[in-house]
Amino acid sequence: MPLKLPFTPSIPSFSAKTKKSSTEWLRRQSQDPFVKQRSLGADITSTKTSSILGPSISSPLTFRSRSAFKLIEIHEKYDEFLLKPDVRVVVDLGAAPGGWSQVVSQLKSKKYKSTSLPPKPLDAYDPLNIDAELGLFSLSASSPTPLKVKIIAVDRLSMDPIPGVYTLKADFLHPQTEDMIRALIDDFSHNSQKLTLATPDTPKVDVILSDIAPNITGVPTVDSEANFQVAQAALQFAYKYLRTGDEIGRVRGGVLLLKHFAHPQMDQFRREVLERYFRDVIYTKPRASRQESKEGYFLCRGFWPKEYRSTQTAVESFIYP
Ligand SMILES: C[S@@+](CC[C@H](N)C(=O)[O-])C[C@H]1O[C@@H](n2cnc3c(N)ncnc32)[C@H](O)[C@@H]1O
Repeated sequence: MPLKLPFTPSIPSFSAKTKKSSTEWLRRQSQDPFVKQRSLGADITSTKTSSILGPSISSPLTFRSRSAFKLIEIHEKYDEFLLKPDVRVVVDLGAAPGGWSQVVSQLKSKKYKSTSLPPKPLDAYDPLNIDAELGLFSLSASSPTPLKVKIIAVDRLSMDPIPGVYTLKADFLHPQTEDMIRALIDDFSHNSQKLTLATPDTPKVDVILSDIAPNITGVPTVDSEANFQVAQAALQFAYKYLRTGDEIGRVRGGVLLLKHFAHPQMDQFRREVLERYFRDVIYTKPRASRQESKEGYFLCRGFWPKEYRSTQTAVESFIYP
């Protein structure tokens, strides 16, 4: 059943460009502890985020983006949700340059012994041959690094390879992108694990991360609508592909981490849509997110659509720590 949103999505315009002071940007970057930290050289599992985020910021890490620290902070603050053993398929939307995918890849590769499938060659994952036909999409898999998780990273921009991550260069809002992502999920989702499934036809995802930020036009109403439209599209995607707990014989439903910006209907969106489909919805703004930015994140845990909930009373008793 398609998800009905109580909003009419508007079409964003991407024509105008923002005028930003590059001098101011450079000054801010040079003083930013997270920017300094991301290129100092080690890996995520050598330290706890608390030390990264503490005043001394002494632990070295290597990430492509400052954004990586936002995900690390949210992950650690909320029960290390990425490390749950039933997290096996992760879709990272708006993934470039790849910081979030790096975080997931590093977390999973260190904590789990390799028994899983390495990425397959590229041609095995292009059943629609869209890349060749349209020139709008491209797909790549990095050198095989055995992970017990499949990570699919989607962005309009190209990304350098990340070990164990499939990168799909495509506009998430393009109608054909969903099929491309679906083809990738299909191969490794819980369906192939022969678990009991309520909806065996749709391949399922355990965690959807959306850090998508549409291009800024500088016109506040246009930007706000574009952001809101992307948040709704990510939720629509989650509604279709995120698994419930019951679908894989577990208590916890899937997780959606959704970036959003201020919008007049955001509260309503949270109340009437997100809180309807998830066991709990938390607003969070990590310290690595600049104070002046209007961005925030909804961590939506325990995917459990309302119509499904009424028949699954056992799950009612489950409370996240
Ligand atoms: C804040 S960046 C993501 C940073 C990323 N999480 C990281 O850690 O490296 C936002 C990304 O959203 C992407 N984006 C914006 N609109 C998009 C769309 N319609 N489809 C795919 N990607 C989009 C941008 O290209 C940009 O790379």
